[in-house]
Amino acid sequence: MHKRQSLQRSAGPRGRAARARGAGVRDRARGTMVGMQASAEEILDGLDDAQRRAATSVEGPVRIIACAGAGKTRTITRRIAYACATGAWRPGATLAVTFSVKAANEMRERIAALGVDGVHVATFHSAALAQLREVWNELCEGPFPQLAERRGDLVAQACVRALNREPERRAAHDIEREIDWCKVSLIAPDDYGRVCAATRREPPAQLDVRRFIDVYRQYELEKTARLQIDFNDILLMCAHVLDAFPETAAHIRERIGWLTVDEYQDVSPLQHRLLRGWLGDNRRICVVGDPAQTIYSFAGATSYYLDDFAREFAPLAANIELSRDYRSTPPVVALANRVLSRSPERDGYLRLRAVRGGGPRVTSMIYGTDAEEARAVAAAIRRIVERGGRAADCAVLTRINGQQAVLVRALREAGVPYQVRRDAGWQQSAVADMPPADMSAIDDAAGARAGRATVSTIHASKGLEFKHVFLVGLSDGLMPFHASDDPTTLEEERRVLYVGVTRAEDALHLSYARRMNEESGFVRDVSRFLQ
Ligand SMILES: Nc1ncnc2c1ncn2[C@@H]1O[C@H](COP(=O)(O)OP(=O)(O)OP(=O)(O)O)[C@@H](O)[C@H]1O
Repeated sequence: MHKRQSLQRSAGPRGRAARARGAGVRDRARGTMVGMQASAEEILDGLDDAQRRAATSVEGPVRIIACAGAGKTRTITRRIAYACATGAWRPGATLAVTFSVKAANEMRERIAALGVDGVHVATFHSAALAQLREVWNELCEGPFPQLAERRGDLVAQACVRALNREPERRAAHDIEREIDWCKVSLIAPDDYGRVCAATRREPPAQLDVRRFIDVYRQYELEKTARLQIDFNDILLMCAHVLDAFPETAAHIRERIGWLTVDEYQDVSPLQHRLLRGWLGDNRRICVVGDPAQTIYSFAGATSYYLDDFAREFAPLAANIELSRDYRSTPPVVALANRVLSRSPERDGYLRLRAVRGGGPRVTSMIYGTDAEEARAVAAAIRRIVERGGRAADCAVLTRINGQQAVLVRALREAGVPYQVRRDAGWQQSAVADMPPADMSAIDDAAGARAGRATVSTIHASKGLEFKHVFLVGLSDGLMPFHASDDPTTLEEERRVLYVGVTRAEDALHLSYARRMNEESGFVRDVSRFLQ
């Protein structure tokens, strides 16, 4: 009992789940069944044929590839509830893994709304952390290490030791990111040189390979000396326990009889290794993902495992595609398909089919300066509100955090209440008891209640939907960012645009400004993805 509680606790208090409700957040299981076990048939109510097939394929291994707006969350929550309600699965041995605490809370709430209790829903990190804490005393003498909260200090100290100097702020940040990339990619310091040589990877902060390796090593030593672990160590340590301690591994695996992994297109080699450790010989796994929404490759995520799943886990019990887009109007769907249709990798992406009809055409505007663009967007949202719409149904999406200041100013001047969602980083929102890297990433539900428009990076808007979406800054250099010619980077940028476009339910407004401000001599051109 105690063990189960610790897993549940780690995934965040229920109050957060309750707060996560609200417009702008994905739909939740609707109906009147809260707290009451729904019948198996009721659970499948409102699913289309393909979704139903996915929900009733309760034996593993199952892969579900779903396009944006295809009801992934709806389908996997119903699948879990259906399997538990029919007695095929034991809720207490069911683990569902998501990428953020917010998504975990939402999924838990939706499963509970279908009347099924006791399913563990967690992020990779919170599940692994709870497992480690539980088995720690059996395996180790000392106290459980602390999660490093001031990673900048660790990096600075590592630089002092390895380079005899403190790094500049930007350099420290880049070094930290590279260390994270190495760890999620399972690249130890000794292997880094070979990887750079083979892939032409450049170390960060203008360090040569040797120097970066020294910093990486010193970072690990400094962390250990402080009895601390970082975010990635949680997964590394858990994977190690599963590999090296068979009895402990068997105990952990007892409660992972059925495993579901959401957003599988963004799994890292490290997460994949942990997943294999969780499974052992068990094949009762279901993964869900969309290769077109891989937007964290730069940080070590890869859609390789989603693509390779049919081979890795052959033979599959079911391999299902969900390509009906329930979210967006046909003009939005047409644009999303157009963005992907020009990709050299288009064959690997699903083509969306709009279920809804009608909808206004997608608008495109070019403004003189960023401030003009921001004022026009703020005025448009104000008009929506004056005509009876809700500010909470509006989102302004940017490529980078740095674009948001001018938008926020314009919204304030126009009297439009707003909230800002910044990039907290790919995995920074994955552990409930760890502070997000960026404390300005605010609770979206509070904003939704107050009827505030959302200003968000596209990355931070993943999984959300809004009636009116304003995609700003769509000039080459911002989208794609830096206008890199590297095909892999370009492809990721294309997917970022696709994720932005597909957040829109009803109306989508595209825009960019020709110049940053009146003084700027540089004239921008429209994004190559929209030409
Ligand atoms: N069978 C269905 N009938 C009606 N509406 C549906 C159906 N399936 C999904 N939807 C609606 O479509 C929208 C998208 O669903 P959901 O958020 O689960 O999609 P998703 O696949 O997780 O999206 P994304 O990957 O783009 O974030 C939601 O508003 C949901 O209620």
